[in-house]
Amino acid sequence: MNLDDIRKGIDEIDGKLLDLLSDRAELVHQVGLVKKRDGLQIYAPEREESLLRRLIERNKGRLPEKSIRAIYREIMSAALALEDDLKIAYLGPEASWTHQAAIKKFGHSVEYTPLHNFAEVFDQVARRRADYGVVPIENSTEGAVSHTLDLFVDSPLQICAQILLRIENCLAASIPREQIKTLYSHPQALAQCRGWILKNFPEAHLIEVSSTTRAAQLATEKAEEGAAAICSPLGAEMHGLAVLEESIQDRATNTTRFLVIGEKTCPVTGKDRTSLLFAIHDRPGSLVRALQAFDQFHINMSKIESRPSKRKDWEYIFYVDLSGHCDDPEVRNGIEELEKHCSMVKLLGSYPDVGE
Ligand SMILES: O=C(O)C(=O)C[C@]1(C(=O)O)C=C[C@@H](O)C=C1
Repeated sequence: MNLDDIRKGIDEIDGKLLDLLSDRAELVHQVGLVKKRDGLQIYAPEREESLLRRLIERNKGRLPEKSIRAIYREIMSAALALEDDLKIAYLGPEASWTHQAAIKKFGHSVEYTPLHNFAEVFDQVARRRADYGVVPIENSTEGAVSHTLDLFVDSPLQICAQILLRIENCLAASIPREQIKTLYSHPQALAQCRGWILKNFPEAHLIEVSSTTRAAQLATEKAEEGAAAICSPLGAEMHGLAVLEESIQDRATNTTRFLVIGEKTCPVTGKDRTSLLFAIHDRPGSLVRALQAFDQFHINMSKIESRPSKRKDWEYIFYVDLSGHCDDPEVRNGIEELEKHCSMVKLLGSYPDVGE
């Protein structure tokens, strides 16, 4: 077959695909009407996950899993926009890693609102000015994002999904490498690249700013003073900077976990994770007894963080992640047992335990 013939074949398939996508959009429109009538959530992470898992299992063609996920991410993004004008609030500015995580989850067809801080994201979702919010919760190199943990204590919002995003910081500037005197970046990105900075720019003046995108902007504005940024390749592109070195973080597998917060949590998918907060009585053995509740019901605890309660000095709140869904009998029993040993237990939600 020559090129023209092959392309004719592709045109024919594209025509059929578009007709099928239009038929799908018709059904999606009906789903939207039913959901609005019954007061159901438009975004259904459990349905998205089961649909993706089924398609990946069925796939016998040449397309890798990554491509299937990307294609369907955009098909379902178009569906979300058709069903409702879905608004996603995220910790901005544009092109930040949180923005990129939000796009990874919700695609390009929905509306995004960049906000200035974590509290604003929680607040806008709680006031229903945005349908969902996206915030970082932890980084595999630098650990917990304590602002996010603290905001859950008083928030009525629930976690409905998680997003894992590989973070690859770059050195970006509009000046040659030898002229760099100052490095701008977000404190987390500076910490992730600490070893690289010490080796490559031991004399540089390090300046912490509110985001890596802001760092890219400053590298453009202050180029004559020898400024460069440690930022995302997208942030560099947005501000017309050249990428002088890619992937400069100290660990190759530097990943950040983000959470999607909304009014409701997610139903069972069969491979879930549950997050909760608890506070213990100030007595010997309280923490051990609280944690034994998980052991007793064979629940795997994948994470624990402690944070000051902010109500009383030297009183702590523990943030825990468990394998399983809060509607699974063993997790439910484990939480009931935990409650016996705690002064407060707050369930933050259960959501699909998806990887990168
Ligand atoms: O099945 C639904 O609940 C839909 O809204 C449809 C659909 C889809 O395109 O398949 C779209 C968005 C949801 O998050 C999940 C699935």
